[in-house]
Amino acid sequence: MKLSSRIPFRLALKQTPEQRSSSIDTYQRTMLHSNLLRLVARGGPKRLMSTATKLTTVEVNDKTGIATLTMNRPPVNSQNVQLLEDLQKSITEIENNKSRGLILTSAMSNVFSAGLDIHEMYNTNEERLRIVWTELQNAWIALYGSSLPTAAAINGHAPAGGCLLATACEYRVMVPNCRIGLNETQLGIIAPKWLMSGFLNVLPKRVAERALTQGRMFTTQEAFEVGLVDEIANSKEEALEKCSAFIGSFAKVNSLARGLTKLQFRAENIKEFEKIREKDVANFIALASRPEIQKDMGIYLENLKKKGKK
Ligand SMILES: CCCCCCCCC/C=C/C(=O)SCCNC(=O)CCNC(=O)[C@H](O)C(C)(C)COP(=O)(O)OP(=O)(O)OC[C@H]1O[C@@H](n2cnc3c(N)ncnc32)[C@H](O)[C@@H]1OP(=O)(O)O
Repeated sequence: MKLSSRIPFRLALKQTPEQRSSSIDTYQRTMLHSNLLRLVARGGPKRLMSTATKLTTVEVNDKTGIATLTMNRPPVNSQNVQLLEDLQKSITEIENNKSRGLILTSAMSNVFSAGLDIHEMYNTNEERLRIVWTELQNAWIALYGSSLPTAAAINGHAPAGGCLLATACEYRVMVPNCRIGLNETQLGIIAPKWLMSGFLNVLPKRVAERALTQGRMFTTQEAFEVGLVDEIANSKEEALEKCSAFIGSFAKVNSLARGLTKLQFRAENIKEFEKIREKDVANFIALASRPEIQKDMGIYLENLKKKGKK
């Protein structure tokens, strides 16, 4: 839902029924009614924040104070530089606005995020690769290192970078019949250690090692059984509600103590990451520039396109 279609709705609510029926046509009334139902289902009106982003939106629930950060880059929320930068801006904005928590979700109906945009890594130059990888690092650390309570409402598939964002959060709720995982080895690439940290935070080491070496994509049910997701929800709305309930569970906890405790748990991973981040960019450029990796990426993209046309 875009800003433009929300604000008139909020203003329209202040009018009398007569004023409303004279000022809006039937189509608009139908839209407003479904918006109202959606708002009621999500537990109260939401305020869209004045974010200067193109590919993300931030809505704050006036009642709960929880911000929902929505990725909106059709068709699959693949992470290009713009989306990665917008994610960072939105996270900063949510932190500065003293929201009570952050829920990350997607505007797509069946994909949370398809991971890095492979087009950004294919047939490009070193400088672009540097920017792509640096922005992925920045987006990850902004989310992983946030002291706010964070949750992911995973309303679709979440491979690779999608799983990275979801596991950077503290809690995950996923809809049925989707897949999540770090499939890098299936693409012939090696996920660096920082990229595995969230995964390793939530899975027993043995399960994580096997999944990473296999490049395994878990179904929703399998992810729930191993603890990669915390709950299953039947719809995006239900997933958002469950994420809100998780964030609400901290209502009576001192937020400074909570945030610092969280960061103590993550400090070691963050410190390790800060030590190697420059080297990690160089490693990525070297790896992604290799002719055989470029060739594999080209084939992978072709196969994705062919699959889409079937
Ligand atoms: C030390 C340092 C070491 C460095 C080590 C390096 C580590 C690198 C870490 C890499 C991290 C990554 O995230 S790499 C990215 C990995 N991601 C993936 O493997 C996901 C691939 N995508 C999918 O599986 C599917 O698209 C899925 C997400 C399930 C959605 O399926 P759908 O049927 O709904 O949609 P599709 O028809 O497949 O896709 C719709 C269109 O989007 C495109 N598309 C899909 N995923 C895309 C993607 N990731 N990038 C670009 N484009 C993508 C398709 O080609 C289609 O294009 P058109 O046909 O033109 O419309």
